Amino acid sequence: EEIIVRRTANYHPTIWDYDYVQSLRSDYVGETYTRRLDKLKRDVKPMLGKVKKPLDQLELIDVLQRLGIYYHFKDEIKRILNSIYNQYNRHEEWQKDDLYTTALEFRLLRQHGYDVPQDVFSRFKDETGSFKACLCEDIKGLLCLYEASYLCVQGESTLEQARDFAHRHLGKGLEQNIDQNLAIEVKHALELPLHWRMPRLEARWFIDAYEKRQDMNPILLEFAKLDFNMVQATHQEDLRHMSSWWSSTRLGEKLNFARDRLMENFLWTVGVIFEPQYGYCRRMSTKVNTLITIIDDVYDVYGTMDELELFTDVVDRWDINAMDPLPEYMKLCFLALYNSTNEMAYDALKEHDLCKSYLLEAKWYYSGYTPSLQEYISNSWISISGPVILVHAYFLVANPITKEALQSLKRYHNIIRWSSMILRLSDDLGTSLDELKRGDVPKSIQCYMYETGASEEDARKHTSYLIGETWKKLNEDGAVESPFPETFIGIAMNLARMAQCMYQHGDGHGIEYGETEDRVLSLLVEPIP
Ligand SMILES: CC1(C)[C@@H]2CC[C@@]1(C)[C@@H](OP(=O)([O-])OP(=O)([O-])[O-])C2
Ligand SMILES: [Mg+2]
Ligand SMILES: [Mg+2]
Ligand SMILES: [Mg+2]
Repeated sequence: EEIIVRRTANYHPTIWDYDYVQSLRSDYVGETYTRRLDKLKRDVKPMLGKVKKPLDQLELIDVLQRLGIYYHFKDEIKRILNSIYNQYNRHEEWQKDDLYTTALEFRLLRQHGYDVPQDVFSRFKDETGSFKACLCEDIKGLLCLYEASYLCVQGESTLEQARDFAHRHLGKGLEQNIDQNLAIEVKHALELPLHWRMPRLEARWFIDAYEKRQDMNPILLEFAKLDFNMVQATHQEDLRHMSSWWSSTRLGEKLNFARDRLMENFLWTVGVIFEPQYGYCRRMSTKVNTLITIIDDVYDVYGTMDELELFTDVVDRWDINAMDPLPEYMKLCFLALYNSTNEMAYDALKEHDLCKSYLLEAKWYYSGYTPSLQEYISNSWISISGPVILVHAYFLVANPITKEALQSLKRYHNIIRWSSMILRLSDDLGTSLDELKRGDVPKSIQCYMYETGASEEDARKHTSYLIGETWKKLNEDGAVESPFPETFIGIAMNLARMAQCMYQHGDGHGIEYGETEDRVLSLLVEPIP
């Protein structure tokens, strides 16, 4: 009888026990709050009609977005940005040489898919082609330029120059005694630019930052706090549902080699799409994430090569009767996958050959092969499960699910690819240390080191650089001019943002305490006082 030695990842048991999750309740449900919210919404809406100066319009839109309440006013915001864009090529008096205004307008228009040129910043350069030294005093303008520079696409050297210039002088600005609130916002931006931040976490942070601003509008603040708390109540309901489902599968206790991370798998979905009306998408996506997490650990931690070949074949054949030769733990996994995946989702799974990409990694691991970075990435943008997550999300928000929807999904192949690559590279930065300790396929950092002889530190820097480069491609393909896919493009960008959030301080998915615990408490447990 051959002795099977299995790896272990020593994932800690979940810190969010079932009874605690089921006990989560919010006061912010029911008529009283709905009526109050509608009243505040009626107070805020005319503000959008009343502001006439473009700069005031832009600032109001920026505040509504950062407070997380823009989704109540999408049409009004679109109308305003459209009119600003139509005037764009006439150098109106109001925008001529103010860096802050020019950068704010550029960022908001680009963010909403308008193709405004980077040359608009040329007027802030001197005759040598460098940004004017006097701009170093304008911290507010530099901060806005820094945020705007992350909307760049490939080959926009002025925006790359702007990012470096602003980054350097904002860092220096922090050493001077600038306004305390501005210093907090500068630090926040230098930690992670707005364009890369997970929207819900940014809203939670900005509500506190906005409250400290002199020009804070109390109606907006109250609306933002109430909306945040009511949305949190909706998320708690989604979470309780999925916690019951997960408990009923009993996979967490039976497959104790795998990550039991229902809370984090739900948090991913809040990062991808937070609006209240997408509860079904969050619930189904939580199922997808949870099953992927388990199956990923079957391939990465527990399965022997023979078992993995068997499992991959059974998934490929998708036939309950082919299950017999599988070891017990794999039968459990296949049944859970089979029962929770209807034919539409199965297409997504099969179409992207997720299990085949897992199997290839297992082959590389068991044979001790280190692929080139390119070879690794060509498989691992799929094995990170980004395509499966995004294709499911697409069907869960695209109404109705039609053959055309399936066809039109092909149009977003690049969006899915770039978002999945950012997910993969961020995941490798956060998880590869522990993965390699317990034994796993060489990740992007190790492949790059092996291929180029670079140090681990340089390989990590290169991986971060590739994330920035991939964002430029995502910005470019995400700015396609068509109304419908806005929700889906937002989902794809938010998956990339959620990855950078989850792995910002290490393996935020596998290790639940620390930053992830704080984020769960602030987004899903504690209402804003
Ligand atoms: C949801 C996910 C992004 C997907 C399943 C769990 C993850 C957090 C990640 O887990 P990980 O083991 O780091 O993936 P990989 O490195 O084995 O591809 C892969
Ligand atoms: Mg894996
Ligand atoms: Mg893994
Ligand atoms: Mg990983």
